[in-house]
Order: sequence, then structure tokens, then C-alpha cells
Amino acid sequence: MNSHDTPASNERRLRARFQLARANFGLDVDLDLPGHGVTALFGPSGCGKTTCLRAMAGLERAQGSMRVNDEAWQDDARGLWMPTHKRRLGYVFQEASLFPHLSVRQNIEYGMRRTPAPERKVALEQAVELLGIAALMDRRPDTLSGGERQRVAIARALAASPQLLLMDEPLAALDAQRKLEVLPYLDRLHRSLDIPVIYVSHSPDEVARLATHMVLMDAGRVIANGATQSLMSRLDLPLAHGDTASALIRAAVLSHDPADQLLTLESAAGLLHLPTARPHAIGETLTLRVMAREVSLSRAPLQDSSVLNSLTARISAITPEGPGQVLVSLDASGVTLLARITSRSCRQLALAVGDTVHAHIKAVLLLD
Ligand SMILES: Nc1ncnc2c1ncn2[C@@H]1O[C@H](COP(=O)(O)OP(=O)(O)OP(=O)(O)O)[C@@H](O)[C@H]1O
Repeated sequence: MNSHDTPASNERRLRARFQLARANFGLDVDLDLPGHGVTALFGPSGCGKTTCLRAMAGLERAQGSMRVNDEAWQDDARGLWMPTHKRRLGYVFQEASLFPHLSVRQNIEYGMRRTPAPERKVALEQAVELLGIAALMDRRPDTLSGGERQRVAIARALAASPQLLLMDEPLAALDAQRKLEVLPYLDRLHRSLDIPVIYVSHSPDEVARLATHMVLMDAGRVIANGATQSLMSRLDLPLAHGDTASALIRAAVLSHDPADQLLTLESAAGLLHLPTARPHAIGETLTLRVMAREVSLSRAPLQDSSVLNSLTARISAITPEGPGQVLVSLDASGVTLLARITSRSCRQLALAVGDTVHAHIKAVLLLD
């Protein structure tokens, strides 16, 4: 259970059951999701993520039901169908679809007017501030960069005070630099607003950074549904494999050494040190990402090493990973870590499930 899945907020749920048949594709999902925070829909191209999102919005007529917290949007068994324009939702597409003849302000005000005044929970100023677009308000969309346009599109969706925000790969059309520009704003959204977000992505980096919960899809079906932290490192699931395989660790800030620009954090697995110039509040909980390729293993503790982070862990599984490599799953006091090492090292160290080893982490990424 992660920090967002607390029992008190478990009462707020999104329920979606959809069945839909196309000539070469069938969607068959039964989803029970948190009614808060960011849930990622993740899976290979063509697995049905967009179809599922469109069915949630009522843009696709799937058979089944859809419920957002205490409001039913679709229930075919009861003959209930709420058309898209009546559903209190925001939809953000890959490419921002702003009205070209309206200024940024008018685009956002248009979003706002979709919701009657008494039901507005997000003030225009709040959406503008959250997305950092105050300086753009009088500009026309065609004078904005791709990243700026996308931030305006998100602000417009928010200004309608949606009960659910659906985002379909909102960063896919942006280059790496623009992605980095928009990501922090997305991060701030779910911290500041209590609006559940369903976020379609096939980028493990985005999912790790933004989503506390995720649904893994394949060929129109759900293959796993749970906390991002546990699904990322499950060896039976695709995310734990390939170059982006990683584990997420939650850790609390203990101290920051400004001279060495080093943050010391306490996790269930032990102390971790992280180079960063940015000071953090003592006690703040951060999410760290440890890539499997950055973890090496030894039988004995390392001596005179430059590696800052070494944890003691028990091997819980070893699985072949491509030619000449193995993936080792480790349990460090309840925290899962992954290590990708060569098959030769595995053999030479005679590693086996149940053994206790030292895991040396060469780099730790800060996701917050
Ligand atoms: N309008 C349509 N008519 C017929 N088939 C469609 C239509 N839209 C999508 N499909 C098919 O339905 C399947 C699911 O498509 P969908 O767009 O939901 O997948 P996706 O997981 O979002 O893919 P991607 O990551 O590439 O966007 C695919 O096989 C696709 O070719």
C-alpha cells in the first residue's frame, strides 16, 4: 500500500467495466481504481489504452459501466448513459487542441464556462498559477511553444473543475527538453488538487515519476493493477525487464550537507546518500528510482570504494535477462531492489535465492 492508498480515502473509487469488439481488437477490462492521485494506463502500442480512456469519457460506446466516486456515468444494466458533455471531465490529448482565434485567457475561460459557477472548485487564477502561464495570458496559441501550448491545454481542462482528468500521452508530442519543462507542472497538479487523473503513457520514466497507481494492459486486457512501486519491480511483469528496469524507494530526508551537496535519507532498507544542490525539508518523504543497471553485488562489504550507497539484501529471485545477463531481485528489509549483472558474475559469485549479499548502488535518481 503506498501513501496515497490510505484506508480513509479508499472509499473514493473509480470503477470501469468495458467490453468492446472491433474487427481485429477486443477490449475487456474490469477496473477498480483509487478515486484520487494519478493512475497510469501503461502498455504496448495498440493494447487499448486510448480506447479505454475514450470509453471512460463516453467518446467510445463500450458495453459496461463507469462510476466516478459516487456518480454513475454509465450503467448498461440499468439503461444509464451520460453523454460526454454532461460528464464532469477534462481530456488532454497528445497535441493541445486550443481555439486558434482566442487568446490563452479566452481559451481558459471557455473551459471554465463549461461548469456552472456553484460547482467550480478550481479558480482560474489557481489553474494559471499551477501551470505557470500567467505571462502568456494575452498571447494567441500559434505564438506559443509546444510545451507552453500543452500547459495551457491542461489549465483549460482544470478550469472546468473536472471530477476526473483524462490525459492521453500529454507529453508524447514534445521533445525531451519540453517534456522536462512540463513534467514538474504535472507533478504539482496532483499534489495541489484533489482531482483523480488517469494518465496514458508508454514511458516508464513518466509513469515512475507521476503515477502512484498503475494498470498494465496487453491486447485489450488488464494484466496487473496496483501500486506503481510494487508493479515496477515484479519480475513476472514487463516493466521489470529491459534497459529501464528499476525499483522505487520511498525515503525521508534526514539531513543536507551544503558543503558536499549531499542529501542523506532514511529508507526501510537503510540510509541513502544522494548528490543534490537542492535543499529539502527535513522529514520530507521523497521517491527515489534505482535503475537495475546501476546496482552491482558482492559477497563481502566493499572496502575503500567510491560507492556511497551499499545495502544488505537477500536474493529473492534470479532470472535470465537477454544474452549473458541475469536480473536479480533483492529484498532489503522489505524494500525490493533489482540488479542487472552478467551471467558470469552470477556464476563466479555462486549467487542463489536466499543468499544475503551487499548491493552497491552507483546512482540514485530523485523523482520528486
Ligand atoms: N477507430 C478505430 N477503428 C478501428 N480500429 C481502431 C480504431 N481506433 C483504434 N483501433 C484499433 O484498436 C486497437 C487499440 O487501439 P488504441 O488506440 O486504444 O491503443 P493504444 O494502446 O492507445 O495504442 P498507442 O499506444 O499506439 O496509442 C488497435 O488495434 C487499433 O488499431
